[in-house]
Amino acid sequence: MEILGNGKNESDCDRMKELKAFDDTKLGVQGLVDSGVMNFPKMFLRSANELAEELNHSRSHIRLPVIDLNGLLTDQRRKIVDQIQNGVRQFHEQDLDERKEFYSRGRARRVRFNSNHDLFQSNRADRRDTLSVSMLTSDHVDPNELPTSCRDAAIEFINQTAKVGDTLFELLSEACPEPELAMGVTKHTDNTFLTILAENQTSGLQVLHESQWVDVHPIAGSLVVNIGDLVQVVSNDKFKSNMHRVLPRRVPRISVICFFTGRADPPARLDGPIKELISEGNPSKYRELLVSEYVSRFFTRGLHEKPSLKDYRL
Ligand SMILES: O=C(O)CCC(=O)C(=O)O
Ligand SMILES: [Fe+2]
Repeated sequence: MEILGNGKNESDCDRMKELKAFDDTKLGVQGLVDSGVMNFPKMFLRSANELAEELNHSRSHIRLPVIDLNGLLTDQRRKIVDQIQNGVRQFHEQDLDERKEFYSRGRARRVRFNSNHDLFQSNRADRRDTLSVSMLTSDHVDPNELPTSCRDAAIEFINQTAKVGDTLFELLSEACPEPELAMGVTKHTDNTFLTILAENQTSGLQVLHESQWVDVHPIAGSLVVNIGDLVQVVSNDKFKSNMHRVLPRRVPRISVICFFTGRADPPARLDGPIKELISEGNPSKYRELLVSEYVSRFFTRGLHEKPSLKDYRL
């Protein structure tokens, strides 16, 4: 392999060119699909090591816990989930100009579209595109900031999911006193308190359980809830954040996700686990942590090396 004068080798430079060309299209993975490519560029391919790791995890038939909400606002819930799924699909599949307009890697834009937030930091790009709405600096979203294709549906979804989140925090804090502290695709855990997602009928999401990847089977109109790292900290490991990943699929997977991290300003500080859970027999396992720092470290690293709770363990 030829080593170039700047310490980078030829394949590093080719890869950088490939990444840059992809980023410059501002159309994400869907843009590649639309262009009719038969073979995805090298930047998306899993390494031999990654593929070998796959063999170490046997597939499991364990079923995940499901709370059956049938009968509880069923029609309304299905409608809200269907509307946001359709809106997001339209944004990703039809609105070329809107996608370009919203394309941004900077975190300054509250509403932004991109593919792989860690494109230039990760070893390999994931096959996914993301439209995100950041609520870190304000609880209020101005509808005009949102793409027209999913504007109304997104407002409804955000409002309703916030209510589901509040209910879940209440349920968790029955086991975890001091509720005021309970604020809110490479394998990873979420750097949130809770994550709530509405997926379409395309499977692919898996959680790691006792070294086995367990499929999360999509259920129409349902919501998937992940416990995030921050609940693991405040609960002193009583609730563990779950390792998960998404396998690539031939048909598009649409996942509308609300990450509950709370507000970044003023900066929320977690003084480690909540006091009532700590005793001589069960000492604190974590030191204090600034939520905004934890969240922003996530954005400045590749997902494969996201900040880990290990950095905060006592
Ligand atoms: O596609 C999904 O449903 C999950 C994505 C995910 O885990 C994440 O964005 O944190
Ligand atoms: Fe996740």
